[in-house]
Amino acid sequence: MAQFDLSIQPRFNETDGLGHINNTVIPVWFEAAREPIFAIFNPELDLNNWNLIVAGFTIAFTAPTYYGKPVEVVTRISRIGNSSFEVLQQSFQAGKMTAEAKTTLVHYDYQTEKSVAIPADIRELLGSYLTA
Ligand SMILES: CC(C)(COP(=O)(O)OP(=O)(O)OC[C@H]1O[C@@H](n2cnc3c(N)ncnc32)[C@H](O)[C@@H]1OP(=O)(O)O)[C@@H](O)C(=O)NCCC(=O)NCCSC(=O)c1cc(O)c2ccccc2c1O
Repeated sequence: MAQFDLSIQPRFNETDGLGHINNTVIPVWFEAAREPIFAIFNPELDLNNWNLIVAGFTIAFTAPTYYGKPVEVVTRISRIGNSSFEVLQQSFQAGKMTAEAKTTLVHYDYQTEKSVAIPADIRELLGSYLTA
């Protein structure tokens, strides 16, 4: 099963007064880890031809993430619909899962402001990252 991997070194300024990486930070890491997926839809990452929009996301923080140890973010596809698909992401620190998020992205035409069916070639590529 193929996946995208991103290693993050938590920064001091991402740590809150309780010593945790703040809850607002991890969705930002997850967004960075989705970049290879944006590139499937838009290989040049050309903002003038952007064709994805975030419809929503859920996140569960399953253990605290701390400063000082690297975090591995794993990204896979958990569902492919007509114009939408869901991205499943998990963060791990010292082998322990600390967060899991599901983000729905919609293939979208920013000029007409309408969703667009995912083309067959992109669907096939996304399918290779689909969770079992
Ligand atoms: C998201 C919308 C475009 C959906 O519009 P609408 O409901 O009219 O469209 P459809 O009926 O055609 O549905 C299309 C498709 O989407 C599924 N869906 C719709 N709403 C949701 C939802 N809330 N959650 C999950 N899934 C949803 C629906 O079931 C259909 O699935 P099919 O597979 O069957 O086709 C519209 O609601 C809209 O425009 N919403 C506002 C979006 C928005 O403002 N998002 C936040 C700002 S954008 C953003 O922050 C952002 C940041 C980034 O860094 C990005 C990076 C890379 C890509 C995108 C980024 C980005 O968007």
